[in-house]
Amino acid sequence: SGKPKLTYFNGRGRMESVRWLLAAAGVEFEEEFLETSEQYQKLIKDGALLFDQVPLVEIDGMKMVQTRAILSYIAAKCNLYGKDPKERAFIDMYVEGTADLMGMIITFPFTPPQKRNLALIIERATTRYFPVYEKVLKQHGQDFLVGNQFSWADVQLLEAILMVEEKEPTVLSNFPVLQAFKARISNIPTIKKFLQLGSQRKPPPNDQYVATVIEVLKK
Ligand SMILES: N[C@@H](CCC(=O)N[C@@H](CS(=O)(=O)O)C(=O)NCC(=O)O)C(=O)O
Repeated sequence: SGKPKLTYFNGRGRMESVRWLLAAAGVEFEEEFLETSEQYQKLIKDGALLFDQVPLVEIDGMKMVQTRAILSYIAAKCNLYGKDPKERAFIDMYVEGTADLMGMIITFPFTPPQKRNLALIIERATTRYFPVYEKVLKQHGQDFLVGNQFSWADVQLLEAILMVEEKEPTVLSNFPVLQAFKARISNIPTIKKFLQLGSQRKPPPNDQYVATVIEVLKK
């Protein structure tokens, strides 16, 4: 079909940022959901998983693994990676920041309940990460984080904002510039469509999702 094919669990995990970026770029994609360990073992046997891991994205004749590599390839291909190495460097810095913040949330449901520290996630979001993006947008005085064009960094910042708001709805109360950024980027037609019900955006993880991941990956 020519469309990229995403193979992962039927949930967010590491693949959700790939769904966001493809959707923002207006690229339609197909999905195969891993529900059984047999599916996963077959992928390994067929040599589809370089490191025996998913996400797997089949795109342009490649079987890509490693989330960052996948995202970088899509960003470059869809002109969402700035206009030169310096802009790309800033996009990488901002993307790694939002990835670190989202990583805390992605691992949360897999952390034993007594070890979960939601307060730390909110503290990091409001004292380490969001102040940076608020300042960058304010100083840059543009609609977007890098250059004056929409990029991967903007997509992932919106994804991160929405994920943190799911945990703490008031998290942007001291970040007026980020509030305006959220409204503006959410209204970009391709993103607006992805945010509507019925899109391929996945819901927050639940117990069933965690159980499925553990079941599929069991050796
Ligand atoms: N660095 C890799 C890590 C991928 C990874 O750890 N994937 C897990 C699944 S999940 O954590 O994304 O849910 C996996 O396949 N684990 C199986 C294994 O590592 O044997 C990436 O970013 O893609």
